[in-house]
Amino acid sequence: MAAEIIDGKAIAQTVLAKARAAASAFTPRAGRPPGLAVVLVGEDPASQVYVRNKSREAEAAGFRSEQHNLPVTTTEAELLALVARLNADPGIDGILVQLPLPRTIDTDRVLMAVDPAKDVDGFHPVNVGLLGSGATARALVPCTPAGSLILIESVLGPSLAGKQAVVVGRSNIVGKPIAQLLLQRDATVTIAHSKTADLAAVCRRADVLVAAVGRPEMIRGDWIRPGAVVVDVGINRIPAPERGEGRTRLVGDVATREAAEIARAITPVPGGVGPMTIALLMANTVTAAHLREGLPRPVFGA
Ligand SMILES: NC(=O)C1=CN([C@@H]2O[C@H](COP(=O)(O)OP(=O)(O)OC[C@H]3O[C@@H](n4cnc5c(N)ncnc54)[C@H](OP(=O)(O)O)[C@@H]3O)[C@@H](O)[C@H]2O)C=CC1
Ligand SMILES: Nc1nc(=O)c2c([nH]1)NC[C@@H]1CN(c3ccc(C(=O)N[C@@H](CCC(=O)O)C(=O)O)cc3)C=[N+]21
Ligand SMILES: [Mg+2]
Repeated sequence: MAAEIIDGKAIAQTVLAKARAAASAFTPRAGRPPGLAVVLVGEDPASQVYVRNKSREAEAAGFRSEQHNLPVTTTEAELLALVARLNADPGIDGILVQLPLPRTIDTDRVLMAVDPAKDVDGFHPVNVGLLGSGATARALVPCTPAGSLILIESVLGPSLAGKQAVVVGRSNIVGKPIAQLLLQRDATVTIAHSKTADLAAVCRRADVLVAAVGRPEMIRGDWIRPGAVVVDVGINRIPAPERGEGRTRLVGDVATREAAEIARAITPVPGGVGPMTIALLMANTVTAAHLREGLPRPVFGA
């Protein structure tokens, strides 16, 4: 039995449609559109593509959209000054500082400087704490985890009661917040990482398997429990000589073709979690706009 391929691109479009509708209702009520500022330091080509896509979606959703491209020589003080200016701008609801930052800048200090009410990445300790304590009505939840949960929900529905979930990866931006969201949906959650013993056996217990590692196709077909729902967060660019000299292609952290022989459903790369991340950024910006204006929080899930 071949697995269902979860269409992240299509599901992202439904989230974007809701974000656009919420934005166009918000604008006359608030007398201004939702505003998103994206900050990029340096010239990493992949980051430039992502940031451009984010700005393009923000414009399509009718937001006020600002992109700040700073040179790689930007000092921490200069970046903090920009964040302070965006914090103080009443027309800006969302501030996203694209990661990774140059090594000369203290990432934690910058993320902590963002007003938690404008923290559409959900990386500020206030939002991390709200998520961890289950206060999700008030929290801004990280985009990739929130998008991954919607993809899981599209197959299994909202409740994960009785299910074993395994998250491979424990980063603050992906693995840990996904684990929190799965726990909130009543899954029994295991977080695995580079020091986990017998990772294959741990993965084989998973009814829901989330891979957020950054290692191309590390998770093989025989690591998958029959009938599992597999979410592949990994984005890895690898050489593709079959496409011609110097060409590359994107693969996830899961050997998709093998896993699709065993799983019930699996997200592809590209076209899975990636588009959801961008859609949830728009949703979080509209949410931040509503919360800042004292309006009820809109709903973007399934
Ligand atoms: N689709 C999207 O929208 C997004 C995709 N990504 C992608 O997701 C992937 C993960 O990103 P991110 O969380 O930021 O990455 P990090 O590098 O921050 O974290 C990777 C995690 O994987 C663990 N790990 C590394 N090697 C192994 C191994 N051999 N066995 C088990 N665990 C291992 C690490 O363990 P330890 O903690 O012990 O070092 C760490 O916890 C990347 O491919 C990234 O490009 C990221 C963000 C958004
Ligand atoms: N502050 C911050 N917030 C982030 O959310 C953030 C970040 N920094 N730094 C980098 C990672 C990575 N990330 C992706 C977003 C979209 C796709 C995406 O749209 N991927 C497409 C393919 C794009 C392509 O072809 O390259 C897809 O999977 O179909 C991928 C990865 C957000 N991140
Ligand atoms: Mg994110």
